[in-house]
Formats: sequence, C-alpha cells, structure tokens
Amino acid sequence: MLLSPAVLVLGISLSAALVLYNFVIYPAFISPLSKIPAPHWSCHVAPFWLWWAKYFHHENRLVHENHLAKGEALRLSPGLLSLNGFERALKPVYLGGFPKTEFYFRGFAIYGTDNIFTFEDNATHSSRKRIISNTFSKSFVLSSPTAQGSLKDVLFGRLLPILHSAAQTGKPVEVLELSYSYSMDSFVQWQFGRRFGSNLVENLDERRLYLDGFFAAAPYTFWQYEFPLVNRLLKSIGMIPAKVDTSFQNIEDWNIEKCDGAYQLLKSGEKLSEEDTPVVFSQAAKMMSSMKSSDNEEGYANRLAIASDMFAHNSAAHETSGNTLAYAYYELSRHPEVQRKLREELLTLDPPLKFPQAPGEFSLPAAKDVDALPYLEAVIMETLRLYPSVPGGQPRLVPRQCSLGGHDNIPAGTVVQCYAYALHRTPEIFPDPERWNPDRWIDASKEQLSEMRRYFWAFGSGGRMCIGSNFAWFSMKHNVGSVYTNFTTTIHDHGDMTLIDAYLAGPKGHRLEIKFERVQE
Ligand code: HEM
Repeated sequence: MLLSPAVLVLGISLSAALVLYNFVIYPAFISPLSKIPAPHWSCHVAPFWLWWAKYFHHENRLVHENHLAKGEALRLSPGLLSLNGFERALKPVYLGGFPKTEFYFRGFAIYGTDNIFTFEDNATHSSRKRIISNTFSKSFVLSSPTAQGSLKDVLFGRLLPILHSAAQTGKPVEVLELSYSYSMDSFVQWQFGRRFGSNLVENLDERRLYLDGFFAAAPYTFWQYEFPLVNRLLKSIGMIPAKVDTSFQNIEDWNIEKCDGAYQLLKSGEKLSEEDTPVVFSQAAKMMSSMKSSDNEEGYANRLAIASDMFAHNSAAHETSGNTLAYAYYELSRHPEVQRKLREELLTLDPPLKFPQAPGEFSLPAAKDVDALPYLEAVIMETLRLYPSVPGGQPRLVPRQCSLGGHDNIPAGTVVQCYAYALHRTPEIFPDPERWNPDRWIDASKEQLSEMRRYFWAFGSGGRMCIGSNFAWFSMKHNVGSVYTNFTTTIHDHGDMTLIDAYLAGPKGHRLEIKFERVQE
C-alpha cells in the first residue's frame, strides 16, 4: 500500500522532531545535566569538544582550568561529567564503588581477555582481586624475602653498578628508560621469581623488545580508546603500521613464556628458594588453575586469564613507577638543597643503603625502616602529586540516580570521572600547586595534611585502587634512597619534561640525561 504524501510528510516531520528533541532539546535544556557548566556550549549536545581535547592532548589541562573557573562539576559531553573534590566526588564515586566502563576493556584487555584492571562488574572483579590481594599488602611486601632478593639482584646487582661506573667516567646516564627497566625488573622478579625474572636494565635487546612493543601503540590510543572500529579499519588499510600489532604480540609472548615457565616449575614440585619463588604468579596459579602434573605444557586451566592478569601487573608496574622515578631524579637534580636534606635523613638508616658493599658481605636496612623515613616519602609524594603517572580521567558508571558535585538527579548510566591532574592542583588544598615542594608534606598542620591526603589520588581510591601501590612504594623508596645515599645528581640534558596530557603519562620528550657524582665521604 502506498502512503499518501501527507502521511509521508507527517512521518518525516515527526521523526525529525523526535531526533531534535532527543539529541538537542532534551540534553541541552531539559536533562538534569543541562544545569551543569560545560567547557564549551557544544558539550551539552555532542562529544566533539572532548574528542578534540583528547586528540590534541589538551584534555587534562583544560578540564583543570575549567574546574578552577566553573566549579566542581563539568559536563564534558552529553553523558560524561568531570568532578573535582572529595566529599561530593571522590567519596561517593570511588569509595562508593561505582563500576568501571568499557574504556578499560578497550584499552587494557590482553590476549583478548579481561583482567583485574578491565572488569566492569564489581563482583567478578573482587573475586579475582581477593585471589592475590594478600601478596600485595604492605606487611607482606615489606617482609617478603623474595622482594629483598629482588633489591639485592636488581638494585644493588644491576642498577647501582651502572650509576657507579657512570660516576667514575663522568658520562651522563639516560634515566627514563633505565627507570622503566629497573621498575620492570624489580617487580617481575617478585612476580615470577628469579629464574623467570626480566633483565631490561642490562639486556638491551630485551629492553628494546619490551619498551618498543609497549610504546608502539601510544600515538594511536585515541582511536583505540574512543573508536575501536575505526582503529581496526585504520590498521586494515595500513594507516596504523602493522608493527604496532606485531611488536605488541612480542611482549604478549614474552609475558606468557614467563607464565608457562613458572607454571611448569611450580608443578614440578621442586623445593624453591625464597628468591626463586614466583610470589604473585604462584598465588594466581594455585587459585585459578589445577596445578596437576598431568597438565600439559601450555594447556593449564585459565592460562590466558592468568596471563592477562600478570601482564596487567607488570605493564602497570614499569611505566608508572619508571615515570615517577625519572621525575624524582629531575626535581632532585634541580634542588641540591633537597638532596642534602634527604641524604641527611638517609644516613640515619642502620645500616645505610651504601654501595658498593664490602666483598662477601651484604646487608640492607629493614624495609620497614626505609618505609618510615618521612622526608623520603615526602619527596616521592610530591613527585606523584605534580607528575601523577595516571593524570587522566578514571571513568565510572553512575549505577542509580544520585547527587554529585553539588548537582541533584544525576541519572543512572551517566559516566563520571575525576582527574588526578586536577585534584592535585586544587589551590585551596595545595597552595602554589605548580611548585615542586616536598616540604609541604612535612610542614603542614595535622588538619591540612589530612585534607592533602584525601586529595592525593596518584593511586586512585576505593575497591579499584592500585593493587601494586605498596610494591611501588617499596621499590621506589629503595631506589631513590640508595641513589641519594651514594650520589649527587645534576641534569646533563633532557627533552621536553612536560607531563604528556593523556590518561597515562610521562615526560613528553621521553629523555632525561643525568650526571651522577659519588658523594664525598
Ligand atoms: C607509581 C606507581 C603506580 C601508580 C602511580 C599507579 C597508579 C594506579 C592507578 C591510578 C590505578 C587506578 C586506575 C583506574 O582505575 O583508572 C591503578 C590500578 C592498578 N594498578 Fe597501579 N600504579 C602504580 C604501580 C603499580 C604496580 C607496581 C602494580 C603492580 C601490580 C600496579 C598494578 C595495578 C593494577 C593491577 C591496577 C588495577 C586494580 C584494580 O582494578 O583492582 N600498579 N594504578
């Protein structure tokens, strides 16, 4: 049956009116979100501003500037809010356990499989996290002989000798990639045990394989996070080079070889020394797999799920801690007076973190003593405040209608996010926020300090907070502690040290050359 022209015109007009209402009138004027200020008027009806800010790497900075000008809630796109504050932002959203969004699967699923970082559903996530969380507790890390073994091998056996000989020859050292390498090796040795540890610090082929594989995709993350289908299309027509996938495949293989090796070792029943114990992997394998001697080489239960978790851990460990260490060297090198003060504190350790040690003797101070040094902690806290390695928005889904950022009736399904970049630069909490000033953590009153700690968000908060934060503190404190016990540092040369404007970030110029000089006894 043919429709009359009048009915056709009416149908088209009604559809147009419906589209206009749903995509313009409702979001711009009627939705409860329409009252929330936006960085640009178009944010109320379309995500173009946000795509532009992400693509050109202005998002974190502009979100921060807009919070300063317009208050604690911003509408970045029709269904996405940025929040900045504790009581009406961090507390309800992150401590309240709002679930994650698909952003995490798009960006961080490995072997095509979810992992602890990517699960959206809280119940699945917490049952996975429970399996390994005890190995990541502070008391476990500080008393772990395997972690001590990793310090002995990686810090004292590899990193400090490199710095020591550079100090003797007067040659500068590029410390950014060296810090990624140290952070990876120190964590992987704890994760998989010494036999399956990595050696990115000394083995430049392994370093290139891992870091090239890891960073090859960095220029294309916009497509990967925002438009996965376009990302696939760009790959299929060669606009994203094939080496992005092949070099990533290399590091997936690198990780799974460690998993398979450690699995076979555990299954063999061999009595392992503390140094050889794959602390994190064994916990995951025992709980998620059968560990039967009949399991074949690569055929154990949950192989890819375990490997995906292990990859999530070691990839999270090396980049974040590596960037933090490099920024700590950078700022300390610009502040000799802070180096002096830090060294004074470090020399109170008994024994101090001296390198080299007398032949045949090796002794470290108790890890809890290193952990308790207030100025060392302040130096690293302040570095993480000014240069958070996860500065970008951490998106969560509003599960039910609620009030946030001073606005009521935020509908279920809205995506909300806080930015460490903006929280850490809130001037009422951190006066003179662009200044690197470790003393702010020492001189603050008790009340100020508790506010500063509520806004300090380098490791996130709530149920999805960083599981590796205690290991990161352990590894970074021993690194900075032993370097500044033995050396003074100055800057030789560097690329642009501005923090990249992205979800995960290090220095834009990706290069920091430092000169090390032995401390005069
Ligand atoms: C300076 C060092 C580190 C920083 C600044 C850091 C920061 C963070 C942040 C901000 C999150 C939350 C991200 C989000 O929800 O969007 C996170 C989660 C996570 N981090 Fe770290 N991280 C560091 C070191 C490590 C280390 C050493 C590990 C090793 C295991 C690790 C493993 C993880 C994992 C597995 C998660 C996901 C936790 C979950 O969803 O339950 N991180 N990290």
